[in-house]
Amino acid sequence: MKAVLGLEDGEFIVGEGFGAEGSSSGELVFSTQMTGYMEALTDPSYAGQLLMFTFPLIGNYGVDGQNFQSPMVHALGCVAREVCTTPSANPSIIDFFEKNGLLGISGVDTRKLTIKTREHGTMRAALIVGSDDGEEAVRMARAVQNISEQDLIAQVSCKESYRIPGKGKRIAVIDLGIKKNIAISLRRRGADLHIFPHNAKPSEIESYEPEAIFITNGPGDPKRATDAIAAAKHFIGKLPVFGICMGNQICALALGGETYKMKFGHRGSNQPVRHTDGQIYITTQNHGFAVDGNSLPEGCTVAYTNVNDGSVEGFCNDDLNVLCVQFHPEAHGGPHDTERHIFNEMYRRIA
Ligand SMILES: NC(=O)CC[C@H](N)C(=O)O
Repeated sequence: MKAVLGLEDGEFIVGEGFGAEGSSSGELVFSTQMTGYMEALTDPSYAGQLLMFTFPLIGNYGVDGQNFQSPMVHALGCVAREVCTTPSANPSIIDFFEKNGLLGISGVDTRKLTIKTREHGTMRAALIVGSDDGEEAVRMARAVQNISEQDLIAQVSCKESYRIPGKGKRIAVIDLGIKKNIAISLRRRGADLHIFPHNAKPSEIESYEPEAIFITNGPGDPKRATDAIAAAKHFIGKLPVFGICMGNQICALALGGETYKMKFGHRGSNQPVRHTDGQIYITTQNHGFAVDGNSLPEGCTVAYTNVNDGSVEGFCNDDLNVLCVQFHPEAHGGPHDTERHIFNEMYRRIA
């Protein structure tokens, strides 16, 4: 089956399609992870994005639902150098994509396209599976809204609140597109979780009598998460407030700080961060926006920085009891190096 990937700059790449016939358009991003392709594809933070893997062979160990970070694939499509036709376990990613109406393209020179993305910055792109009409793909890429103009959070946040009961601390989770392993890491500490939709009112959250607030990862521009920013503003100073990825960005915005769109972001499971104590951790990441460290108000400490580009990877405010990280301590996929101490510290901070 034919497929074509068109870019907003006019280039198009013809490859081989897998999955279903159809088309989608959004931002083309690359991830440097070598494994964990299903964890990434099912991460709701990839909504609105076509996910390109730099690792040249995707699908080696098939598709196992246990790895999913949400019930379905959220990335708009998968862009690969080669997809494995003889995986060590079934179903293959090809069969899974076909059965579930998902879009994929292989045979793409992902190395070249990644270098281009790094040089030009993230581009809008369109994938058409079942056609090699490059001009049409370019037209579609140019027609799609910039990610900062898209409302993606409402698409992936829960519609109704729900409980994951536990005997420990009561944590209200503001769901902007939660990854399953965030809930698992909190539950591992015994937490009693009440998951709220992205637009839950503070009064609704308060009726659960939470002992802490946790703001999750999520897709798109954090500035669009206006209800979550308002909720964070409401709770910071009253209760401990924690965040991961978009949660980190929301807390910064709630405190009066700024976020900005990065040139091409950090995605992968080999991203080095440095803690203020000098320790380096290898982390899983997936973000295209970042917190401007200089914009953070007094009382905030940038606790983690990215070793590659010096960007903010986490901050805390001990007076207000805020602790956030931009990377993913829950991993999945990726290294577990930070799981224990980050989630333990969050849990310890709850009175
Ligand atoms: N994983 C996330 O929460 C990502 C946050 C935001 N969508 C970004 O790209 O920066």
